[in-house]
Amino acid sequence: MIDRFGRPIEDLRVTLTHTCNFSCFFCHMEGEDNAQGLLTPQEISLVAKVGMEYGIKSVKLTGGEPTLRRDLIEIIRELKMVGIREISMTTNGVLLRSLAWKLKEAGLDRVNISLHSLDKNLFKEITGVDALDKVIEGIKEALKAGLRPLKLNFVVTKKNITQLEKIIEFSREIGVDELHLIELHPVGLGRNVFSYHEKLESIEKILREKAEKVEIRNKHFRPRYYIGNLVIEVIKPYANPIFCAGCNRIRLTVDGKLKTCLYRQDKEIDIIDILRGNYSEDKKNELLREAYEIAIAIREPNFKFKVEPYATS
Ligand SMILES: Nc1nc2c(ncn2[C@@H]2O[C@H](COP(=O)(O)OP(=O)(O)OP(=O)(O)O)[C@@H](O)[C@H]2O)c(=O)[nH]1
Ligand code: SF4
Ligand code: SF4
Repeated sequence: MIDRFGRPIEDLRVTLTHTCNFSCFFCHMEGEDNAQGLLTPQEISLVAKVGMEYGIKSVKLTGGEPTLRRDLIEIIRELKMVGIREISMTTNGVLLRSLAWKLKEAGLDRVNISLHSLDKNLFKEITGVDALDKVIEGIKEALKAGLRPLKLNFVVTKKNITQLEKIIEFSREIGVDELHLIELHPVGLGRNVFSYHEKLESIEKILREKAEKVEIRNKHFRPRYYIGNLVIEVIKPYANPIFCAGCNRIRLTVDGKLKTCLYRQDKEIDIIDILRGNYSEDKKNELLREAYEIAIAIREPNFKFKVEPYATS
């Protein structure tokens, strides 16, 4: 089912927790309020299952740090059981060394792991934790466990731009599949984070020159540069009408709201009373369908192309 702007919903992005063992200075917490309360694995999978009737094929687990959920394995199993085609997770990677194989066994298909520096001190400055070695071990274990394509997330800022070449080299050496270069965006932060903003245009120009092949992805129309055995994807999520035109995702917040856009707290449908209400299974499904239909009806690109009016004289 498509929205008023011709955009299908295909991907459900689920915030599993707001807790994290890192404290990255640019964390956007998926644009959510500091909410309390967690959905159960069964509630999450029910929302995903009804979403499949509207086009949901894949689920992205995110947070906070999703690996801090003790019931993560059960969440993944439940999602697999209702028939979600692809389950992926975005993580800081610090617990992956011990979890990677169990997650794969449960049905997790792939992971995106944040790695914003290969310099120990800078890593600590960015994330608040001295955990570079553990994250690297986590990345290697995830590769061995087959959580692929494995993607590294590098948020480009004035603090870590000097690390970019090293990260590209590292990605090649250990055989990660993709490197995502993400532009900093000013979401949900009270601090003056945007002063670290770094434009990606000059990096993209170099990638364009070096790439053997360039592809535009359906999701957010993100460009992908093929260089040797590595794919480098450039993610410019802020003030980018092209990105929003290709937005195929809907979000489920930590406290049970269907959130239609990362930036919009006014375009959320609270479904917690449906999930927790004393309804029959049929009634619950019917109410969830209504909620999806409203969400799709109110969904709109946050950044749109401006259309100039015709001159009249
Ligand atoms: N504005 C905006 N930014 C997004 C959205 N989805 C992802 N991003 C940005 O993209 C970054 C990377 O997100 P990930 O969770 O690693 O990856 P993904 O977007 O699910 O992409 P794949 O795993 O490659 O399918 C996030 O930290 C955000 O900065 C979105 O719907 N809107
Ligand atoms: S690891 Fe992710 S969720 Fe945790 S603080 Fe950093 S950006 Fe936020
Ligand atoms: S509409 Fe744009 S800003 Fe909103 S979630 Fe989609 S891509 Fe992100």
